[in-house]
Amino acid sequence: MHLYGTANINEIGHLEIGGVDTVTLAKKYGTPLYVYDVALIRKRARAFKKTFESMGVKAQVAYASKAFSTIAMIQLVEEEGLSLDVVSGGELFTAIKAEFPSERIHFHGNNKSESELLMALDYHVGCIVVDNFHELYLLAQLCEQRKQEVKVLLRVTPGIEAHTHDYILTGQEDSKFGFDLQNGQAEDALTYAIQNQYLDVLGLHCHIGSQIFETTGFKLAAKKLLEKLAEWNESLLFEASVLNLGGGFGIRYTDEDAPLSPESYVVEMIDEVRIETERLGLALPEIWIEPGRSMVGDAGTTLYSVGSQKDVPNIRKYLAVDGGMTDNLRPALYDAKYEAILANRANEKTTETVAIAGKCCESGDMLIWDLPLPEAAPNDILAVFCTGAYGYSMSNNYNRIPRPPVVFVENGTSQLVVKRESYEDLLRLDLSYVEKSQV
Ligand SMILES: Cc1ncc(COP(=O)(O)O)c(C=O)c1O
Ligand SMILES: N[C@@H](CCCC[NH3+])C(=O)O
Repeated sequence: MHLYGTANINEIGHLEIGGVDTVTLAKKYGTPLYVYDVALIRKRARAFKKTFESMGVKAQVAYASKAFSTIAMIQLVEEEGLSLDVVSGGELFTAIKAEFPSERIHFHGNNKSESELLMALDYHVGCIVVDNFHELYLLAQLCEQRKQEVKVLLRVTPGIEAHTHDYILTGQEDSKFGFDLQNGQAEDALTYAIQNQYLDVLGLHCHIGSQIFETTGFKLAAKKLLEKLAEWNESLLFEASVLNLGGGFGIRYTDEDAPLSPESYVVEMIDEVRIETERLGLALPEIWIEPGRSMVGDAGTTLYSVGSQKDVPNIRKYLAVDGGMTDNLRPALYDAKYEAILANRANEKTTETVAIAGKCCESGDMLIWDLPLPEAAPNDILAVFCTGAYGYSMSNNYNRIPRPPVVFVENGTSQLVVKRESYEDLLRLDLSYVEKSQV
């Protein structure tokens, strides 16, 4: 059994996180329940920041809030002094409501609407990461109308195939994101942007994908971007003050995953940028990164109650829990693998291998296909590890299932930071079609 962060098994054989018994949490808040180990999130944030500091490199570590965006999480990011990557009006609105300092917000997105851009300009975000020509011209026009300057990065696709699931690859040439670096699009965009008096171009951005275990792709991307910057330094007299290398650092979900420590990704990136800038005669730019998964992934655990079982002799035994693809879409979407234990019987020997099914009306609603467990009974508490990134943030209401609440645990106390959705909440946007309805 692999335990993460502050997790341990207490003297009564229960899983404890942040010094709090998870069985008590399940009783207090109900199940399903997302539990976040705050100390582990702080540890990750500090490790990223400290690595840049100790290597004497100016940097911004922007938490990619798509991984898990709530008011409390954004307040925690602010407490730790990170920057924030938002990718939609909704994530920006959450940041605004959490009173996150606007100058440390970076606004992403491959199809930002006019109203989203206006919202970013109204709020004076620190930087807009411009993705395509439509956005570039629209932003220039809006800034011109408002006589407002804005700092921008140009997102480029470096043409790199990182080793990860096809659906979460983003740096390859055939991608919906960014200006192509090879075919001249990026150069055209830069030429336009640096001539516009309202666009202050800080530099380039790239993101090669997610759940990546090697540093080769990041280093290759850095090299490609810096080589182009050296070219543009000559031809366009452009000097980048920022190089944003995105996020994507992999984490351990199961034994099959062998990630590096978050710090080592950063160290190798910095080394590469130093080597290449020296070789090309460029000034060392600020290095920005955008970790999402590696900030919160293994800090999140989902607690479920075991319900029905179905034994298919000689094939498999299904154990159903009170959540599923509504609170964790990743197994259905990416065939993602997870580990889990019975939180109330954590010291017991595993005696059988079962399949963990969700409660949705969908055969693909499976959380884990082969999980060794002690023989489980109804109301046992199943703890699925590493659900902190893209769990809550991709949750949905399929089958009109309400979203679970979120609790933060730290130093022996728990705090509810997102309430459980109620059936009433589910209907809050519904309007009646017939007269005299009770809706
Ligand atoms: C532009 C950008 N930055 C950062 C991230 C965060 O990635 P991860 O959660 O893998 O660190 C993503 C998602 O892949 C992204 O698209
Ligand atoms: N949502 C994906 C990652 C996408 C990252 C954002 N570009 C996941 O759960 O792995």
